[in-house]
Amino acid sequence: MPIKVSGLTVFTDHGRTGTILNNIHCTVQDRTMTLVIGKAGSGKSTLLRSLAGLTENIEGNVFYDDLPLWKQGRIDRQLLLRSVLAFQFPEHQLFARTVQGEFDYSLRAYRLPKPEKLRRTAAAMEGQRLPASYLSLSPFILSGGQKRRVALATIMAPETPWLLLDEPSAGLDGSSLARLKEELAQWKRRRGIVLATHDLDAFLPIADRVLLMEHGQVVADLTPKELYTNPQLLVQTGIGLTDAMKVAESLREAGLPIPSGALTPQQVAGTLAREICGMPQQPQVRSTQNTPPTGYQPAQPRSQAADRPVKSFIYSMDAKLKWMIYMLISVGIILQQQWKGLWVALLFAALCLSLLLPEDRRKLKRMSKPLLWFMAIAVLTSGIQISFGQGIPWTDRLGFSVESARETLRRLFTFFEITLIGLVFTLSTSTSHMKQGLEIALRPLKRIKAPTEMLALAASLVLRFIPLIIEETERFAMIAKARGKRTSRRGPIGMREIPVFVIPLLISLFQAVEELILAMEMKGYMTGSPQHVPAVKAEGRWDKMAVLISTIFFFILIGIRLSG
Ligand SMILES: Nc1ncnc2c1ncn2[C@@H]1O[C@H](COP(=O)(O)OP(=O)(O)OP(=O)(O)O)[C@@H](O)[C@H]1O
Repeated sequence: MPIKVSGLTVFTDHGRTGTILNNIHCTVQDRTMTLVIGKAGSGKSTLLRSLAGLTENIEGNVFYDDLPLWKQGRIDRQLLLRSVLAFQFPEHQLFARTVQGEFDYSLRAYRLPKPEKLRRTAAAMEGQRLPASYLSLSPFILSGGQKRRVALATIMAPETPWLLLDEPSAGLDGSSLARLKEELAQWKRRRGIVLATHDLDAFLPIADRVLLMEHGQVVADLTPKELYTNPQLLVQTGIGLTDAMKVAESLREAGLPIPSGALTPQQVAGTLAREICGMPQQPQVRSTQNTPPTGYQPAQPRSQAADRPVKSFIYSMDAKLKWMIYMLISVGIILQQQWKGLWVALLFAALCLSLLLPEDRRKLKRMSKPLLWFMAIAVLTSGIQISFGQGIPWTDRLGFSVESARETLRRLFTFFEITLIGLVFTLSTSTSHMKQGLEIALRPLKRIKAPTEMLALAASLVLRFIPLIIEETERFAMIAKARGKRTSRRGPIGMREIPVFVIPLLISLFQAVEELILAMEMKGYMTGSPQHVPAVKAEGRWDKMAVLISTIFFFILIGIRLSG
């Protein structure tokens, strides 16, 4: 039975300000391989994630065998078990202590009897030519290729009716790709496959249908043969021709009658051999260049928030200027003793926030949440008063001082505003620019022989790693949710997912740190080699405007402090 996608729209956020997928209607048949193709950013992965029930903020529905995946905002868990999604680089999904643990985790949601679990594990291991002895090994000691095979085996072990694969050929060598294709060809005799890919040369020849995506919409739903006879579709949607098509086009241009249905380099070669051997006169060149495309409706560009919007000047502003403005405003904020000044500073923070790209604003919102929770708890506990004197009735022992709570709130709010503005600057500045900026700002400390370069590096790394930690945490939570078939409704991170992915998350972060340190060593950081640090300059019109506005805010803050 097919999967039907009906009017599916995926919004970028809860406020529904932009869309990632736009009113998608399509059907994929079981026992077939359907390719999802489109240039980078066209929405392929989001479509796969929606089929696997992993997207939030959606409109429309996905039907498995005519049954809706979402019912009144909740996911039908039984339907979730009908598909399994392999993210790009599936080896990054591994997180158990042993390979056996990986299988246990992937199969747990299916509640199978133990003998059946063992059978499926053994079959999947065999399918990937993996010896049974690997089951007791840690997946982290395996080579990259072995990890990939273990990951694919754990994905296939549940033997779900649907296999959803995101870029499965990325990073595979020739023989591994050939094996994967063989396996998929076998798989589709019994089950359905939806596969998002850029590797058309590999998968078009074995696919049954193709969904062509552009700007979050399915703009054509056709067979591979139809696509081969209308290669301009690939050009129009920015994907580009496959290697076989390029060869065929060149041969046609050279005057050879290559028919448009030759799908693979081998078929082009076969046709060529035949035509050359028996080619008596002038070939009939059939150009495909101007053929009207079948069923292709160019997509309207997505609504603004989903497209990469134009970056504001804050992203290109001199980092040293940013640090100076930051210090100026921070001093102004720290000096405040009344709410009046803090409101003015909040206005400045809001101005800075408005300059961020929507995706960075979302990141900042996520980063601020724990801080706000901490503030709320700290304010509440600071207001609690307990009396221990004798003879006081127990009902009067506990009180709440609004005054102390308000004072704590004011102090923490000062800290919150400084952090908020700092995060705006962090999110809009690259690590190397941030480090350079800090070095200039800390220059006066050099006179007292303070290690300003190391200080600058440490500060910028800490700030840079906050977004990285958040992104990695969300990525692992999504993987844990997909593999464990969790249906927690709010946000990508559920409490039950946390213990599962903590270790791989830490490993991944350590790897990121190691790579960063290596890259920095190669660039001469930390080896003591002198770095050229340019002077602070407010170059553009907007840079000067920013300095002016910040200075005005600073003097307003000072004025408020003095008048208070
Ligand atoms: N949570 C989100 N908020 C805002 N925009 C998003 C979000 N998730 C994805 N996008 C944007 O939606 C678009 C589609 O993303 P998606 O990952 O589905 O594309 P894709 O076709 O799979 O790309 P690629 O081929 O590069 O993997 C991209 O422009 C991406 O930046």
